[in-house]
Amino acid sequence: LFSSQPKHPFTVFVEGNIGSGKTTFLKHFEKFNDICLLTEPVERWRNLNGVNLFDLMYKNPERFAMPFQNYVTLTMLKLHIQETSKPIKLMERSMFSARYCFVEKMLSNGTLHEGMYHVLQEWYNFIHDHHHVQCDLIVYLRTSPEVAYERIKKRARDEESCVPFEYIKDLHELHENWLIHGQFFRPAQKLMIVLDANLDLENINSEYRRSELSVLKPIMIENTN
Ligand SMILES: Cc1cc2cn([C@H]3C[C@H](O)[C@@H](CO)O3)c(=O)nc2[nH]1
Repeated sequence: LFSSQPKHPFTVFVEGNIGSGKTTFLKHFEKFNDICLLTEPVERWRNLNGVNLFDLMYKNPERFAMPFQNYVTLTMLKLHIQETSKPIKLMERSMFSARYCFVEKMLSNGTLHEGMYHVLQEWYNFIHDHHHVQCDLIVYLRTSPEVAYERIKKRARDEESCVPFEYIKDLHELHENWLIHGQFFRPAQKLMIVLDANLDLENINSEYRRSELSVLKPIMIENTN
């Protein structure tokens, strides 16, 4: 009856468009050993028993957007429920960006049939009703679509080679609707910090340090008392 509730760590999601600099941002936090750092499981999406669902999703979206987003949801849920003894869990993206950005985009551009979309929504609702997904802070790496697109071109991931600028622009709008305009849920301001991720590496350190104040808050309080 009195099962000891697993202590949820202070959980932070780093959200942002493709090319917004999430991986670089997360690298900045590798030096803190009080943080359980969980990057996006792209390598799992690239190799599911030898199948690259990530590549197939971009190459043949009508057929593979659904299995890809289905698998993304499973892999993200596993990270959400992954326990840690560390006081802070820092995740790259979340089930929320899957639901409110990528899946919405794929429905609107017709690569997800409405039947597929509703199956995914049923999963999201079931997970929401049956499993507590801890979210204490969202760090939104806010970019312009142009800057994000330039970075994608420079990074040149094979699977993203055919992604058009329009796609990045639409994903930007979806992130803005979700996080800035509160279309799906209104993250109370205390719950989110917005960084100017257009800044290049030479100038972004002040933004990183500003985010440290919020990300590391739980351990800073402990150390001060
Ligand atoms: C949660 C979530 C992450 C995520 C990433 N992606 C794509 C965007 C990028 O091209 C790549 C890595 O973020 O995967 C997607 O299509 N759907 C997603 N859903």
